[in-house]
Order: sequence, then C-alpha cells, then structure tokens
Amino acid sequence: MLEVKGLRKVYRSGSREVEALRDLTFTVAAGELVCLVGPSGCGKTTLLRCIAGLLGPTSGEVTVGDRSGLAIVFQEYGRSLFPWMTVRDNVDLPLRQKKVPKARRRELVAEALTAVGLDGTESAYPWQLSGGMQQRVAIARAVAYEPSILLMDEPFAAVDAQTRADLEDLVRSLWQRLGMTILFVTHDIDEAVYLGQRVLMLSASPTVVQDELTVDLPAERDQLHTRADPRFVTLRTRVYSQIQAAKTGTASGAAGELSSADR
Ligand SMILES: Nc1ncnc2c1ncn2[C@@H]1O[C@H](COP(=O)(O)OP(=O)(O)OP(=O)(O)O)[C@@H](O)[C@H]1O
Repeated sequence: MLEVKGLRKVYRSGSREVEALRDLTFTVAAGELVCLVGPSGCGKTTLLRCIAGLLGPTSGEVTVGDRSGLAIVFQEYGRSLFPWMTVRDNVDLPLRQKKVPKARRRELVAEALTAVGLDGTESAYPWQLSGGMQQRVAIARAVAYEPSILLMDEPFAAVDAQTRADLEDLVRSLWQRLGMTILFVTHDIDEAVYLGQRVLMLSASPTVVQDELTVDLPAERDQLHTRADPRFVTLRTRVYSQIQAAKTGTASGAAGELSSADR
C-alpha cells in the first residue's frame, strides 16, 4: 500500500519560495492502478519524487513500505536510458545493483523484454531504436526489477498517438498479469480514465486533491470500444470539468508563490 498524508512541499531558492504541494492526502491500495491528473505545473512530478524518496517533504508523510520495491518510469526515456549501454545492459543494471544472481538476471531481462514486445533488440543501443521502443525498454527495466510499486511520470507524453495507445494497453496488460501497484501520472484526461481503476484529480498550485473518481468501466478495455462507451464519455467529461474548475481557481488565486503572510 502507498499512503500520502498531509504532504506539503515548498521549494526554497534564495529568497524565493514556491509551494508546489499544499496538502495532499490519499492512499493507493496494494495492486491498485490509480491515475493522477492535474493541470500543468501543479506538482505531479514533485509528488512522485517525494514518494520515491528523491525529495524530502517540507511536512507530512509518505508511507510506501520498502522503497527498494519501488520503480519509476520517467517521461524522458532519452535521458533515463544510458546510451553507451545495450538494451540488455540497461534493463540489467538495476538488477545488478539489487545483487540478483546472474542466472536469474538473465531470465528476468529476457522475460521483461518479451513482455514489452522487444525480443531481438538485446544487443541494440537505445539510440538505434524509435522513441516508442525506447520507452518500452524503460518499462522493461522497471518490470524486470519486479517492483511492488510502479510510479509512472507522464511516460507517454513524448510518443506519437498510435504508439501511446499501444503502450497504454501494454501497461494495463502488465498490471493485470503482474499485480503490482501502479500510480500513473498524466495530464491527459482520456488516458487517465482509460487506464485507471480510480482517478485522483489535483487542483492547480497550491495543490490539494480536489476530487476522485472510481472508473467503473469493465476491466477488459480496448482502445476502440472503451473510448466509445457512453460511460467513458461521462467519466472523462466529469474529470474535464473538475480540471477546468481547478484552472479557474488559479486565475483568482496565487500560483504557488508564497506571500509573506503564508510563510
Ligand atoms: N527544483 C525546483 N525549485 C523550485 N521550484 C520548483 C522546482 N521543481 C519544481 N518547481 C516548481 O514547483 C511547481 C510544481 O512543479 P512540478 O514539476 O512538480 O509540476 P508538474 O505538475 O509535474 O508540471 P508539468 O505538468 O508541467 O510537468 C512549479 O511551480 C515548478 O516551477
């Protein structure tokens, strides 16, 4: 389980302070796939970094159990893969760091590359692959690690629409097969509703959880039928109007910059 309680994060540089997260509280149950949407700049990346332990919260708590069971897929696959390492070595690296025995590593790497449809690319270098394939390598690397929690930070923002649809289906099928907990951050409302069992909506900065929605669509989803389902349309409309309301809130309030009275 993943639990975030009263999380607040203020960035300080010199005399400037930015309150990226004001007060976030939510839980993600073990094995759940939850999507988090919010307007640009509302602190989604900050939240994931706090959950991953890459950033310390200003106040509040994040409980993830054992952080060594956590893997992240970032948006920028170009920067998250090492260009001087082959696909195999990129996927293998976290397993080496985890000190998994060599024979088991070989199995895990092969299984993960098969799972993401990249058989035969083991000896290629990331820069020899398309953007979508590189993102598959990043997903394989996370999956091979056998995480109990997978954090995904707008992982498909930089790929074309068709590849994105394929990768969304890949995430759902891996999740159904492997049963890990997934927190998937996106600014794409349709993607959040298509993928999630639940969607958490963040307000504009200073950020709180504004609303949440249970996605009561059938577990078996496909790009054509699910997106045309009237229930899908109703759900995405609800998320859309919440996000719009959140944006309107920004227009009348501070965009996270702290006034001296807030500090
Ligand atoms: N290292 C930093 N120092 C100061 N301010 C920061 C830092 N990182 C992020 N911020 C600010 O915190 C706020 C939230 O940023 P963050 O990147 O977490 O948002 P986001 O929702 O992921 O954005 P986007 O959707 O555009 O990717 C922004 O106002 C940003 O400028």
